[in-house]
Amino acid sequence: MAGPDFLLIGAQRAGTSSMFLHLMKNPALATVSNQRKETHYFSGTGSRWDPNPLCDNEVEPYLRLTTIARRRRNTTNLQVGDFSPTHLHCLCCAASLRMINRNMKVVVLLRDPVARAVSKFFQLKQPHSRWWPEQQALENHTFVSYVEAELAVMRRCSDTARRFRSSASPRSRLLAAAGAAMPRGWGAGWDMGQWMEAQCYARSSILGWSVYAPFLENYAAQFGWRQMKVLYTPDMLAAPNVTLRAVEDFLGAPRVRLHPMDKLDFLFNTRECHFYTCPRKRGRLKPLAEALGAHAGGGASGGGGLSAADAALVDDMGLESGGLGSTSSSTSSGNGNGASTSSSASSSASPFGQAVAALRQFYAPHVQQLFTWADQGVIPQPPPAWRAVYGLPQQQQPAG
Ligand SMILES: Nc1ncnc2c1ncn2[C@@H]1O[C@H](COP(=O)(O)OS(=O)(=O)O)[C@@H](OP(=O)(O)O)[C@H]1O
Repeated sequence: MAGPDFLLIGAQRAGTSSMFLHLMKNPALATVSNQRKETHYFSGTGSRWDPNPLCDNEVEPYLRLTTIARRRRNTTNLQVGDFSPTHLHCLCCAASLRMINRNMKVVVLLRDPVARAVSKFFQLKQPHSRWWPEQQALENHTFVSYVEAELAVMRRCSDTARRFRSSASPRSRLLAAAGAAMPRGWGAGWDMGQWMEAQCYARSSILGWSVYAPFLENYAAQFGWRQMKVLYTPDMLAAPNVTLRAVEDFLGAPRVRLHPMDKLDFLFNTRECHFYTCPRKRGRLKPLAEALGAHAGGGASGGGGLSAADAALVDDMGLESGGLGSTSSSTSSGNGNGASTSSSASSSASPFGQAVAALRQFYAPHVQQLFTWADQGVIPQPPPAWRAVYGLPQQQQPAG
């Protein structure tokens, strides 16, 4: 009754369904939720209207899920995971999950923040998301108008939160200086202003959930960086087998022997079909901007359609020339399956281009935080292209 051994906590719309299905090929790994990917047990679905309680759900039934998973396979030699991508953004979940099992290992998959936001927006525009009340709030919005409205709300919210920061206190200065060595989180060193700022992002599943840094630090504060494995979506796209091995090794699970024909190159839960039952190969996907269509809200032409330059702004799958897909320097093995390695900080003056530029500016300090942690050695280097795309300084080359 110790609860799961590991978690894949998100980010939502970062490719977690594909990662889940890759991992489920390994007989030494199982899910807590009887073949299904997600429990949303302590987080709820993340919808603002979700009636599920946050973190005060009964604990025992959750523990029982792991026991049942082991019994079903009739073995104790099994690592059981919860694959709810809503856990990353749930502020009280890290502390709750640590109380359940302090040795839990935590896997995180991070995608280009703007591409993730577009993917989530598009998912919520689909007819099958009708039951999600968030869809109603989007009814009269294109991506452009939504960004304009929601970014203003989030900026106001985080500006207010910052007024509650106690960064001037000697204790806070000490903690800030400790940096990566002493990550802080909810109930674990955050002051009220940091809590409030994180709430601003936690309540916004489209734009806010692409602000990864505070959520990541919140988990590191509870579990420590060593118990966490951060991975990047472009790496999984370029070399899914390398990502799978990295997770198996991190979990200490034996490596699964894949069928030689199994290249792990089907993508699940894509823009074409938001289910697990209709996998797609990357080359068969419509570019994200094309899928968005009229929901984008104004390309260079001012109409619904986007120009090629607009489309490339949010393409992280190498489907558009000049798109932003690029693998990270730390784990990319270049398996030659053709993922784009171009990097582009392209821009466009269209309404869509301006919305993307505003988002990039908003996310930039949080993306910078990922590079800072990477430079401190606590997480792997994010994809180098993110530096150019988010206007961050290029990494200094060692002299000589
Ligand atoms: N292997 C691989 N590499 C890179 N990207 C991938 C991969 N598999 C899926 N995808 C894309 O990830 C999006 C779905 O993410 P999730 O499965 O995490 O979504 S969900 O949180 O479960 O709803 C969805 O993004 P969009 O198509 O842009 O919407 C998928 O196409």
